[in-house]
Amino acid sequence: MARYDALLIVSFGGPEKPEDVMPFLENVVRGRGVPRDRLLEVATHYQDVGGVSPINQQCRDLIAALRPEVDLPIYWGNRNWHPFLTDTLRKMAADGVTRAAAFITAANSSYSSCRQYLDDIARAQAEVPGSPEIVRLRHFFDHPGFVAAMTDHTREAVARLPEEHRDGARLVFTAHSIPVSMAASSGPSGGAYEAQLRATAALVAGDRPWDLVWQSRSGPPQVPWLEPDVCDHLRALHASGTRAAVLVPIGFVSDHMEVVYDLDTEAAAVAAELGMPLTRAATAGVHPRFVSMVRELLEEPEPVLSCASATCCPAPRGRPES
Ligand SMILES: CC1=C(CCC(=O)O)c2cc3nc(cc4[nH]c(cc5[nH]c(cc1n2)c(C)c5CCC(=O)O)c(CCC(=O)O)c4C)C(CCC(=O)O)=C3C
Ligand SMILES: [Fe+2]
Repeated sequence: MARYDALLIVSFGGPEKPEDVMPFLENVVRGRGVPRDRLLEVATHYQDVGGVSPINQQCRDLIAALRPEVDLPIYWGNRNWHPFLTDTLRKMAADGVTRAAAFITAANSSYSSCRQYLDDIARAQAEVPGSPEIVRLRHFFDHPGFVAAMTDHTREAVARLPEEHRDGARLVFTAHSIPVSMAASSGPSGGAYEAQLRATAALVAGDRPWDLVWQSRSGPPQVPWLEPDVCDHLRALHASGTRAAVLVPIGFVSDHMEVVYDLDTEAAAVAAELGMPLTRAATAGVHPRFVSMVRELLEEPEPVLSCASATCCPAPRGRPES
């Protein structure tokens, strides 16, 4: 097992009261020229749920579940909202932590889901004197713990369908859409984002028929992003005779805004309009096998990272480094 003084949970971050929402969104898109009316539109989704994203509480729940499993001090730093990575690294330095393992709450290789985390960790280390060395634990998209958690949650979601629809229901795996160029340049030899998601889906689906589709696309409409969108896909399934579906959000590890809004509100409304029974599998969250997976990653010898190389998952062309 590698030597670590601490475990650092690194996550996206989210607002926790209405007045946090716009400053949070400005942090997320900093410097990328996202039109203000786009931010105001996304802000309404947060305001509709009282300005509180579930994501921070889900990090607290994961940390609480990890405490009995991990015999290291556990710290938590976010990229886009409190507790920010810089504040957490300051506390770690003050506590004398010299080497910490980082568990990033994103499973896959891409600029948005990997490189931006590593860049933000490096930026925080540069800003905080005496920062600890941070070793990122490996990607867990095919780890038996993640697969077991999502397999259980998928089975539970199938069981929530009306009995006559369970056998014929299609498994529809979803992940965050990203620009086609970002997907093409993901991982050490390109295409890793989609390939990893397909690997997870195949492991979870077993011998049931399944599709991988995309959600939550944003950005300028003229920029091609991964398709089809989950809502379009539900319409296509219905038109081709599929009578029921189960959504399995393998691109996230907690039921945050992009899950509860894009799937439980938008996709659910399309299914209702089609008269198509639809259930959604829970994300890994604090499933015991997902929690013990973090401990197992810590116990592995030094992580063999494909993404340690500075060239992996580069920012898409023409986009300022965040
Ligand atoms: C791959 C990926 C993940 C999964 C990996 C991971 O978990 O990191 C993810 C997660 C998340 N994305 C989140 C929120 C947002 N993502 C945005 C924008 C974007 N996401 C992108 C990609 C991803 N995003 C991209 C390519 C953009 C376009 C702008 C840009 O090029 O950077 C915007 C800006 C508004 C908009 O344009 O939609 C918001 C508010 C939240 C928090 C949810 C909550 O608050 O509960 C989470 C967990
Ligand atoms: Fe996002």
